[in-house]
Amino acid sequence: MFVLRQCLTLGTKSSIRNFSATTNLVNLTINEDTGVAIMELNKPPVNSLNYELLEAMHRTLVKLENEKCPGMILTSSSRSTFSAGLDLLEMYKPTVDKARRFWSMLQNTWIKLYSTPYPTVAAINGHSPAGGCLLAMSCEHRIMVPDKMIGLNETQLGIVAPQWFQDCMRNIIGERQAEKALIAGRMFTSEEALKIGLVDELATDKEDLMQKAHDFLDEQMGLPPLARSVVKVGFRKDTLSKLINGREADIKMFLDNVFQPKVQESLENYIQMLKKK
Ligand SMILES: CCCCCCCC/C=C\CC(=O)SCCNC(=O)CCNC(=O)[C@H](O)C(C)(C)COP(=O)(O)OP(=O)(O)OC[C@H]1O[C@@H](n2cnc3c(N)ncnc32)[C@H](O)[C@@H]1OP(=O)(O)O
Repeated sequence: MFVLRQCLTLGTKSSIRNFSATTNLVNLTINEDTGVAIMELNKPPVNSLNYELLEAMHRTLVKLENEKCPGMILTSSSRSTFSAGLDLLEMYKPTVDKARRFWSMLQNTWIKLYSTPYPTVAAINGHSPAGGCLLAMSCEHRIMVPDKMIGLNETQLGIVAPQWFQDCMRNIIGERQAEKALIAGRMFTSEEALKIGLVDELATDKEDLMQKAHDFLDEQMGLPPLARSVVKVGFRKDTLSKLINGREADIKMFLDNVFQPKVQESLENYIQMLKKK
């Protein structure tokens, strides 16, 4: 049985304790007995990753690390979507300062999530395109409900998935599959994603999803934590160092690209298309 020890409101400003689920960008539930954390993204309707949501995630990850969290499940409060990826409105006609601040927070959040010493599992209860797929790929284990879509679809939008997004995919599904998927900007059904190893397990429904996520963590939490985390970070260090040592260059790459008229045109058309849907 899960006991709600704390439910934090991690919104745009300071962290306020609040038990209302309606205004939280991230709902954090910690099991009193096991210490397992459930981090539920809660930015309706589709958890698009804007600055505020990324900042709330980052703060939650720092808190979990400081409190020596033994394991974390990343999931979503949306019925249709795990995360719709980066918030297109953050990239459409931003100021340079806003774009820089946004990208830098994305980097911060990813570095924290990808390098946690504790085990992480993505309970993917909905669609997971682009930045949503990155979040899932940054966890150690992925479990997905059926009949949803996941992948790095950037090419289809006329933008390029940054190198670290690409590296994450390559690390999971291998060079050949990643090259094909990234060139095409391919989205996979849950079933296809299982076949190529982009997800590790399928679940029948949300309950089964959460049960399987807990089973994974139980297994991991039975291992000696220090050895476990050293091996994990060892496997991830090249991908991490590439971004950590090249953060400024990565921001410059983003700024150079996002302000290209062709990129802005693609974003505008895509936003319009989504609104008309
Ligand atoms: C060389 C480097 C160049 C650097 C360039 C930048 C690199 C960028 C890297 C990563 C890119 C991204 O992550 S871009 C985001 C990509 N995301 C998508 O393509 C997903 C788009 N959304 C969907 O396909 C669907 O919304 C969904 C399948 C996720 C859910 O479908 P559903 O039917 O449930 O919901 P709606 O489509 O009706 O959407 C509801 C509502 O949300 C708005 N929406 C959806 N996605 C986004 C988003 N990513 N950002 C902002 N807003 C989004 C959608 O417009 C609807 O709005 P309204 O209710 O106002 O109509």
